[in-house]
Amino acid sequence: MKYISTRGNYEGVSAAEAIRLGMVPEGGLFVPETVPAFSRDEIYQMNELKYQEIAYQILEKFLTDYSQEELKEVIDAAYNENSFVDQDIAPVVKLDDNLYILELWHGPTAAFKDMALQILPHLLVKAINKSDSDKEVVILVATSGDTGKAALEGFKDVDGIKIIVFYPDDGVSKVQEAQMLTTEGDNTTVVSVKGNFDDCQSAVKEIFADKEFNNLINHNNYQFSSANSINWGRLVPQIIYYFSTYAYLLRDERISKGEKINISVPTGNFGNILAAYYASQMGLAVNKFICASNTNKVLTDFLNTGIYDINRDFHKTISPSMDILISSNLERFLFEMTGHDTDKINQWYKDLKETGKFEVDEATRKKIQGLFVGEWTTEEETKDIITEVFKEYDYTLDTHTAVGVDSYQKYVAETRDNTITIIDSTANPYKFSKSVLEALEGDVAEENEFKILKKLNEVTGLEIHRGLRGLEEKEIRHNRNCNTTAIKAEVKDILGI
Ligand SMILES: N[C@@H](CCOP(=O)(O)O)C(=O)O
Repeated sequence: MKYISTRGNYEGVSAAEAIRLGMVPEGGLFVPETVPAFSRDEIYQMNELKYQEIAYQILEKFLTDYSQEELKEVIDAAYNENSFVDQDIAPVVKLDDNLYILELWHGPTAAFKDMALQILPHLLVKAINKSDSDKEVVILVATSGDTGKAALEGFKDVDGIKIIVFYPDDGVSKVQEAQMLTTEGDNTTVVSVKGNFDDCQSAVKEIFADKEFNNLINHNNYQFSSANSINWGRLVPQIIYYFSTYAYLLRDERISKGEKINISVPTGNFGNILAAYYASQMGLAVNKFICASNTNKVLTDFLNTGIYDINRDFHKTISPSMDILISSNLERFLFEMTGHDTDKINQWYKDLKETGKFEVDEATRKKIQGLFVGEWTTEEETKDIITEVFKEYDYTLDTHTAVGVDSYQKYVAETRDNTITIIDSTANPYKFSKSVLEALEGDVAEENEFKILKKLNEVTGLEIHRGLRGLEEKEIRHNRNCNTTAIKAEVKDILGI
């Protein structure tokens, strides 16, 4: 299996090489040349398999240059009882006959990012060993809160790798910030940036594409890679849980063989919903993908009009991990939707760079609209749905999952579609304690985030996630900050070059 560039500007590379490089050095993202598929029987038989066994079946189809032993080793190292509290790894909870919550936050950092970032470091180490490079890998991460901690946790103390995380100052929750700033590990650095997530992500992407800077760091025996979802190694493990969920629904006779499901995903960088789309290309029976946004609804508008336009205000919301206007994985999606038309992709991304917007052709728009719907949720609606679901089902949603549920409800109100739907629950509610508590109890005067966390526990009775317990006693180990224009200089300084 070869990986090619969405912009047609790079030779096909192996999976290991795509993972090691993180992003196409000339600009663009690595995508599989073809998407492998399962037979119907293979999919039905998954209902007898454990998460780890389903993981193997998916990874072996995409990561063809990893041996069977290597894949089994990385899967065992990632998906075990030390890393994931729930032995199902990604358990599914029934809210009502049509609605299921896919809990993706049982990993060490309480967000869905763990599902991929517990395995990516193992895949990357093997990729480095397969290459003839002896350079130390420097992982650059831009985060709006969740990827940062999950990547730090995954990569801390991994030999031959350094990790530098950039997050928007005042653009993540207090708990997310505390999680990142208390990270141990001699190879970890965390930097707060006076700007928003898009500033961080754009600066990191520019660094990847900066030939002169890459030559400089190569000369100093370093090479860059990425732990964001621009790295294919982040996306492929996210396909697994869509199959494990389908297997669960079949096993429990909630659906019949071949029955289609809907998938509602709260998303900002479009990675998690794109993984669901790839699962459908592999044979998973999906009716509709519901793309759920907060007030940064650039994706909703795109799905409704075919126009992607980032010339708009950037809102800081109570679902901060989705505060994103430049959605990285849309590029991969458009590549698939246009039948790999790299000319179109190049034109649209040139337009985006020059004017902040692009418009897809009618055929592409119609194709997208046949599969995807875009819905969005206001701040008030986010809080309302948290209250509603708590009252009706005694289930506590985090602010992002709340957007997923609200978007689903809007979609059902518009269409009366009663297809069984799974909502991706992307984070544990305690990561956003203040907002969740305010949704349930009204304004919270208490300033101390850790007292708020305990109060939320009293109100909901939900066990505090083990990755968040005792956070207030941990030492703050990182205190770097910089302006958006100084990110490159910061990287140089950290690496001492
Ligand atoms: N929501 C993300 C933003 C980065 O997304 P990624 O999937 O590309 O890593 C975050 O929490 O950092």
